[in-house]
Amino acid sequence: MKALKHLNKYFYKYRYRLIVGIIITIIAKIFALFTPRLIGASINVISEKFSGTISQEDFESQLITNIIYLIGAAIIAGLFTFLMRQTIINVSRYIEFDLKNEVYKHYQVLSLSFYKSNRTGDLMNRISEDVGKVRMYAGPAIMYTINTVTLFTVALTQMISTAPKLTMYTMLPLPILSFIIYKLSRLINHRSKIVQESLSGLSSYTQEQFSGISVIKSYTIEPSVNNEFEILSSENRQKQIDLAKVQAFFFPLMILLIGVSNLLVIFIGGKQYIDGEIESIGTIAEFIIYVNMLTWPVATVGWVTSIVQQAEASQKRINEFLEQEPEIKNTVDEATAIEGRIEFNNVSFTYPDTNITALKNVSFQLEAGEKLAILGMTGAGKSTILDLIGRLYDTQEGEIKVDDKLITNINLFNLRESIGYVPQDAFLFSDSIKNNIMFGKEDATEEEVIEAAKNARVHKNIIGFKNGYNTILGERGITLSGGQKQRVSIARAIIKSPDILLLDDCLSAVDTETEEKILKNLERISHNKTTIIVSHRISSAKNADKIIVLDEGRIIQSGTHQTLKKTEGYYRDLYLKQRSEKEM
Ligand SMILES: Nc1ncnc2c1ncn2[C@@H]1O[C@H](COP(=O)(O)OP(=O)(O)OP(=O)(O)O)[C@@H](O)[C@H]1O
Repeated sequence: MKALKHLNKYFYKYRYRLIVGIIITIIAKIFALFTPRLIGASINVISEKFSGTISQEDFESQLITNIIYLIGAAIIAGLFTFLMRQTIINVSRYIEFDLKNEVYKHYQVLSLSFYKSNRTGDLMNRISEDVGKVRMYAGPAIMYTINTVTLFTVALTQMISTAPKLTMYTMLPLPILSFIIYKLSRLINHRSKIVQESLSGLSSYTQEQFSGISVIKSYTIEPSVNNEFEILSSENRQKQIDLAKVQAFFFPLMILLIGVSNLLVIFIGGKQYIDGEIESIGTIAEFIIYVNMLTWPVATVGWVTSIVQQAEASQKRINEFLEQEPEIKNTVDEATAIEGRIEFNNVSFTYPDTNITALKNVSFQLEAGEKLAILGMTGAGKSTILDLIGRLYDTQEGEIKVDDKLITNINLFNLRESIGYVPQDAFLFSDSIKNNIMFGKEDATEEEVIEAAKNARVHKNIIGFKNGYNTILGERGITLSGGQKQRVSIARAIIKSPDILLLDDCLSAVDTETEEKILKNLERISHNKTTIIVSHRISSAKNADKIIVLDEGRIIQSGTHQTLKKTEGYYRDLYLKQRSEKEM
């Protein structure tokens, strides 16, 4: 129960609703327990009528009174049972909502390395399945516990006061029932988990196949994909059958044990009535109803125990993530104004999860408003430099300064706000094109969106779509070409009007003519903004104030286009190669 202590703050938050819920549950159960008493009394009236001890008039009036009370008690019990679910179960839904938000909010502050070291499926499971299991503790488990305690206290008091010996015999099978249900619930939960895992394996498989459907079709591997699906699906079928087998035991077992208890009541109660140990025949009817009423609550003891155990395990998994501290933290509360001077001094960086050293002793300076181009082979460390400027990771060696301040001494939010970043893989959300661009500036006007799209040379493409800027992208919308995606992504960064613009090979899918036009526009809009452009093309680098060439994490060349094109090395080779390609 240690992990579940985390929920206490939520129980406190909803304490009034909970208290009302508990009171309502108690009232509902007390009224439900009028039924056996009244039925017992009614049978006694009938028996007295047969033995001739009461008159026809008394018989009728007593029977009618009992029936009216019975209906009244049933209505009140029903109403309060409805209210009981409306309060306690609702509280569990509120707690589920709060916990989900807490986990999601925490995910947002965790650093990129957290996402690298944990699978997306795991993140999703903890926020959906695990939170769902915890909810079962916060709602149904509490409700059924109060239910059982109230029913037992009231019913046992009534039963003992009526027939103590009969009470003892009728209660005998109930702990056995509770224990068996507990064992069965654990087995059901265990098998449900196996089914769940197999289902998520099946859906991950199908999801991936659907995403890669064009590859599957072009390689004509549909038969083997179908085969694989059939194997996974038949494994799942077997697991479902195994689960259904244990589930099938649940109700017959309950019916069997209720039957045994009823038999005991009739047998022992009957014997006691004949021996004169109990006064009336109505007591037997009363006890039969008690037994039936108590069986389910007794069964829930076992069920609730397994719910609590599962919730404890789930909350433990949730806490594991909640206790993770973000590696990148903002340590500066006051706002920092950013101008855009960037300096790297002997920066080395190794990715913690892969131990790959991406940068080795990298040094360069960039004045505010200057343009830097970074070139180099793939995997040379170009993107890593941009990630470090946005503090997606912190350096282990050397220093990075922005405006002559160590990057760690700058307000993290101001730093990121001042950056317009266009990633290598343009990521667009399943939303309208307009909203995807406005992601860079939430309060942007329509004119600003159009202006940004024009500067990114994508406006004409957008107005060519039937719904223009309201065209929905993604799974339920249209798919943009690689170059269109890159340009929407550039528009998103431009609209932000950032002090520092980081462009990570974001023109690779654009033809050279459009590239030139975009670069011209960028030059105009970002003339006073620090710009770093990562590229494999000389055309993107040639107008930069500074150019550096990286190889395996080291700077192997630096200078301007004019100096580097005359110097033996990577830049000149690339220049000559791309020039001759253009001439061809
Ligand atoms: N998130 C990461 N976790 C672990 N290793 C990484 C990560 N990102 C990059 N690397 C590794 O760091 C090295 C540098 O990668 P980086 O993406 O900076 O290269 P790049 O020069 O931008 O390459 P490209 O031109 O192909 O984009 C590579 O060896 C890469 O495998």
